[in-house]
Amino acid sequence: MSTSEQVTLNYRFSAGLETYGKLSTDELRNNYLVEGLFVPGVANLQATDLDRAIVGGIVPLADPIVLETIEELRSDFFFQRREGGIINLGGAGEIEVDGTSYPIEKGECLYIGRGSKKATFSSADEKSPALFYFLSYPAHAEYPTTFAKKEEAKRIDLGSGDTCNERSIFQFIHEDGIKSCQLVMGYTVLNTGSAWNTMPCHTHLRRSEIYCYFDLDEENQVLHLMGQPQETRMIWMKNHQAVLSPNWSIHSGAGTSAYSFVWAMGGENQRFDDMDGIAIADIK
Ligand SMILES: O=C[C@H](O)[C@@H](O)CC(=O)C(=O)O
Ligand SMILES: [Zn+2]
Repeated sequence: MSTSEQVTLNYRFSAGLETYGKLSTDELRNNYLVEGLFVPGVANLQATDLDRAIVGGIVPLADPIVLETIEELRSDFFFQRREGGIINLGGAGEIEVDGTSYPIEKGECLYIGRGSKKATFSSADEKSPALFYFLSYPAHAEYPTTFAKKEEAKRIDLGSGDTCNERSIFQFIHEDGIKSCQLVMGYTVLNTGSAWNTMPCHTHLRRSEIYCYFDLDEENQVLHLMGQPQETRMIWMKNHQAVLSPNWSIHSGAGTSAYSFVWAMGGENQRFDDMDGIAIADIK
């Protein structure tokens, strides 16, 4: 764990294929669930061994938060060898990258390219602060820092009411959208009356993935499924919690009400449809 005044970084290492199925509920949660992501006044970063992702919550109050680099990264500045994606899940805010300001409201996205020297995060109103959900992966090339509104995302409507999985996917950082090295990022909104995300489910050996559920009230939870398709485990998840999905794991869930979730991936390719689908009848 490393701390500057405003930025904390915690390293976490997830159990692998041989172990996950033998873990207790608490052990499973400690390995894959990210709780307490959004901490008022700080950039709370969690580094994982899954494709070297850094997942974080950045919640500026009265003072802006500068995303300084962290000792463990051994870099001169945070984005020296990394790229990042941000989706705001809270009140209106602003991100300044090397002198350019990007106002960013709930549901909007900013990509920050490798080589960006200074990123500063602020909230318009500290009483309803921005909740910047942040994902970063190593990057080998520079792509321009780019902002996108929800209307600019590629929308894919999936599922049906009959199978309780009617939902809309909004793709922001992807092959046909905002360009990046390996980060692919967007969010999915469940229609009222539907519960299941990513069902039929899939794995993708070429990428690991992280989900962060949002727009879920205090009384409800999402029953998130992980594991190999024939050896699944469950994690009950609350609003604003994230969950790590290794490349061998499914990632799917059913909510006790409608909800949304940010999905983000890193790995060796970016083709969204490059998934190994699993027939519902084969899941155990
Ligand atoms: O690899 C792709 C990801 O798992 C998600 O984009 C799937 C998803 O949002 C959904 O089906 O609802
Ligand atoms: Zn996936």
